[in-house]
Amino acid sequence: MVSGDYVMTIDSDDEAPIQPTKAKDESVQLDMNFVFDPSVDTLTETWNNASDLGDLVKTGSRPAPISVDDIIARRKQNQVSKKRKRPPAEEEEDQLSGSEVDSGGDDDHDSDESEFARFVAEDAEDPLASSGEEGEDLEVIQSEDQEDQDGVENDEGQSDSSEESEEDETQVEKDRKAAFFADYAGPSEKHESFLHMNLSRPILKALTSLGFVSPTPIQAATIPVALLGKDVVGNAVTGSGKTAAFIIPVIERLLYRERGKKAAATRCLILVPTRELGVQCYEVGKKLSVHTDIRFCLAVGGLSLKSQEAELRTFPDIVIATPGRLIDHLRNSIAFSLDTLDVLILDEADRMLEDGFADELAEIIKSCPQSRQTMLFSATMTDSVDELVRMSLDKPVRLFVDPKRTTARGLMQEFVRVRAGKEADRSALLVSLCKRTFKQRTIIFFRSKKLAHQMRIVFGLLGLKSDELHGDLTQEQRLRALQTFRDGTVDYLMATDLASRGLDIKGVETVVNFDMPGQLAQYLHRVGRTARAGKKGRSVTLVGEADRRMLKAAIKHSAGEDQVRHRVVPPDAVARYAEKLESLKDEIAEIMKEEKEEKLLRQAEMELKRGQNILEHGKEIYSRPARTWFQSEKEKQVAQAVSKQQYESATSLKKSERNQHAPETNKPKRDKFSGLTRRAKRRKTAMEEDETDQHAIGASIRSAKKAMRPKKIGLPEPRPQKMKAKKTHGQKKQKNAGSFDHDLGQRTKPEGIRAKKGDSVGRAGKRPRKSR
Ligand SMILES: Nc1ncnc2c1ncn2[C@@H]1O[C@H](COP(=O)(O)OP(=O)(O)OP(=O)(O)O)[C@@H](O)[C@H]1O
Repeated sequence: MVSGDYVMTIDSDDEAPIQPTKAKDESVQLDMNFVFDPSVDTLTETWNNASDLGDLVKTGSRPAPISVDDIIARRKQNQVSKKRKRPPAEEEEDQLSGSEVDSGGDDDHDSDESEFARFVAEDAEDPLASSGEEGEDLEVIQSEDQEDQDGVENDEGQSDSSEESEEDETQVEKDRKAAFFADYAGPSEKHESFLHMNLSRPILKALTSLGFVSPTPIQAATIPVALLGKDVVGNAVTGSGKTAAFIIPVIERLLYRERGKKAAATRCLILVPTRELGVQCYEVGKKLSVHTDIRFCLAVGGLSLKSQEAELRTFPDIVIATPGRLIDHLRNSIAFSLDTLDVLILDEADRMLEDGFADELAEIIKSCPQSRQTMLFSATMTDSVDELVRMSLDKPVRLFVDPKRTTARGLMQEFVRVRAGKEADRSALLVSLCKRTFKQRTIIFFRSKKLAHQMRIVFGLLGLKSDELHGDLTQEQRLRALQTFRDGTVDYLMATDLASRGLDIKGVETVVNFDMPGQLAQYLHRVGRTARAGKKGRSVTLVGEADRRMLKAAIKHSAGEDQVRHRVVPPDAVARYAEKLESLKDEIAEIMKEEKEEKLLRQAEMELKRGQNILEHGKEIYSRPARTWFQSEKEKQVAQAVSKQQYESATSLKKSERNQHAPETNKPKRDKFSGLTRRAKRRKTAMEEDETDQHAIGASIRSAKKAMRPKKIGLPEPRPQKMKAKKTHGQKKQKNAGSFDHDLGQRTKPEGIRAKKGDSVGRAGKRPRKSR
């Protein structure tokens, strides 16, 4: 179903408001019985209480953050006091907007639908080629459409949101996958209410207070299988409730764990790619387990190491972590290990691989007991995830909900064409869109942190309330930005792909892509920040000549034929804003300069403080054991660059297309490890490490941890007469058995009243892994 043929053109003056979703809107088929209460925002409270996280936030290790708004306000104040005759930015802009509204709709430039259709349909392989064979190209697209429709019969759950369509998968590949995945037909009954899912009362109570009445399709599919202890690979569109899909069964199973001080152990690890996602997952978990005694620990980067270490020493039941921080704890927190783990969850696994965490993931998986249950979730699955699945899961059940659909049903995708030679107008286009049409609850994605920051300054000068979210900020700033956007203090969030995954912010009306991302998966995650949980939302993407192939792919993956629009911004409005931006250039440069100077000053102050500290407390500081690192900063960068390169070459467009308007270079720098295989690189890194004293430190930490290892619950009583006999497969299984096995046999004190306990909650059929 490509293409421009059904792409309706709308003028940017047309507000085309998105209708609020009716409770039983038939077009929204996320869940037939889905009752969504918009007044319940599961996370608002969290973010409103973000100060609760305050004591977890690292302080003092970085200079105090600088606020661009303060600089802008200060400058405005100075300008006023100098009595310069400049009208306030906001007023001036309002005048501009006013004149535009009058002139809106008179666009004669690109208003022709068929022109955009041709733009979409032109040769995707060489988007810049001026083809005179449009008719032919259109035909090719139509035949792809046909294939698409024919492909619906393939409901084996085979889905790949990478750019290569699933239809290209060979029969051999399908057979290979079929052999790898468990032959599981799915639950015999269809669950339309949580009440019929065999869940304990404390969970049902929590679900009710969250306003969750019916499970979403991915929840209905996952919960029964996860309760059986089976490994799961779950895939469903963004905003479809994957977090609760894996947290609910874990909580249910943990209700039957052994209690008591001696039995305290960390039994579940949830790995997430970003800190913000960790915070969010932590809050969802806490809310769902509010009526239980299950304890969570959030171990993500950017938050205080010390308080995390202290918490980990108490063996929380569930640890939610980012890979880097977890490895840090595994290496340096003496009491912490993964030896007692029963469930490992990998959320947004493809993003972790893309970010260069493959080595960390391998290390973490190696540290987990083989008998664990593993669940892997993502809205997009790539080949590298397949590799991870093979490495870490044991005959997993593939739960792919609605595999042919990759965007939410309530999402309206709009595209704004940036014509050849008009790339310089992108900023003016964005400002026009925001000034004229998208005035609130809008996330704007940029390829680079620098661009996001610059645009925040521009918006500040134009009187548009915005904040920014990217990796150049402190964790405190990142959390605050999310909070100000959530509570509506600001209307725009300037973000990089850091925010593209998993973030669940209620009421996001619009997602704007300042530039088209290089990979379809990235695009799908970005636009998935709106139209969540059955609601409606809109995405607006600026597409240049080089983005045509991605544009086609995005259209192809849309939820429905009438869900794509071509938006036209009147050129005179763009021209006026371009002029305005040009006049602000010097001021923007001055603000950035001021900001840089302030940063340097604060850094110098920090250094001074650090020096004083060392002078005063040097003896104590140097007597502390040195922390060891899994990878040095440099090695981390190499790994990230290599992963990114591999990810992009596996999933993406031609390099020339990708780099079209990427201001920063993504090019990995050549270094001593370039060209080596990952295994060779790891070996070399390890050898280098061995040359240092760290080896001895590592060994002593490991032996200390071993000595302190809590007795693994679930071990059967020793039976001496059988111990002498030769080890059988069955015995090995018992040795490797997890905590829950024991509990399942001895559910003497179940928590809450269970309607039907039966044998569905357990680890039936779970075998120890031979190799991963
Ligand atoms: N059964 C349910 N009933 C009503 N709302 C639900 C239900 N399950 C989840 N939600 C809501 O749906 C929203 C999206 O959930 P969640 O963030 O888990 O989606 P996701 O599939 O993980 O999205 P992404 O792929 O973007 O990470 C949340 O606001 C959550 O509160």
